[in-house]
Amino acid sequence: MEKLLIRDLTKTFPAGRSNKDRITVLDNISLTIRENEFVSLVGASGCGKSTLLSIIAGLQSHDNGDLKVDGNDILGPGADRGVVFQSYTLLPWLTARKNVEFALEATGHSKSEIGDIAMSHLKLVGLEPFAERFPAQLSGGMKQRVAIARALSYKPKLLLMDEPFGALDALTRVQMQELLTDVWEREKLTVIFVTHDVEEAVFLSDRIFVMASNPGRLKKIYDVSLPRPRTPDTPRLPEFAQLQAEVLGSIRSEMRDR
Ligand SMILES: Nc1ncnc2c1ncn2[C@@H]1O[C@H](COP(=O)(O)OP(=O)(O)OP(=O)(O)O)[C@@H](O)[C@H]1O
Repeated sequence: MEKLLIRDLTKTFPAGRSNKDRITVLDNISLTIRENEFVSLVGASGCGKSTLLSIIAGLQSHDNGDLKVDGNDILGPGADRGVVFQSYTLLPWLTARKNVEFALEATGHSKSEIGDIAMSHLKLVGLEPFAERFPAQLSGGMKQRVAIARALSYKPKLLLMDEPFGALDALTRVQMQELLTDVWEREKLTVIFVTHDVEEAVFLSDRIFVMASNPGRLKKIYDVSLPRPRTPDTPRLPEFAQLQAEVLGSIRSEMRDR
């Protein structure tokens, strides 16, 4: 079943002072993402990955085209979509638990239900023992786990992630990738994941969408047929290196053509 449908999406931004001069940053994008699929968006810097993600999140408007989640038009942000950014976006004056609870306040649950939901999601990301710590007392990986717990706590079925592990060291990053695939499988999520790291995209994804720039558009879609569950041995498979090289080649050829 399809989770997200995008048809002929176009987005422009003002190019100068006048609102008449506009630059097209996303040009005629059409794509379908299936339920429970893990899709990565890759492409050269400035090709429009973040803009596309934030339009799907309902945080930015678009000029033309249709976007539907579960058959419903995207008209703004909604609880059907969870968002995790590279910067941790936690409220520094609230503990990990309170950060998750705060996001649940508008959901209509009782106070004790909110407490239970927050703790169960902190547990899901392995942070139960750190629930009463403030963001400043947590490592980067822990902060990002709180952000993931918060995004998952209102049970979105579509998780939108913009370079979520970009600020983490290599080892923490690998641990977070494993945590994410685990949560994705358990919670039957659909994930759209923006990354600059092609190895990360190959490790995590069912499909990789390569975007081209000026204007931003879909260039090529790669199927990742590597076996699941992915393990620390997966990157050693010859197909892994081959696909990684192909995707990198596709991004680089576009950069050369610019
Ligand atoms: N608010 C804005 N006003 C004008 N132009 C913008 C605005 N936001 C983004 N752009 C332009 O839109 C294009 C796409 O930006 P976007 O951040 O989506 O790219 P990206 O692929 O996510 O880049 P990166 O990989 O560097 O994060 C860029 O040329 C950028 O300069």
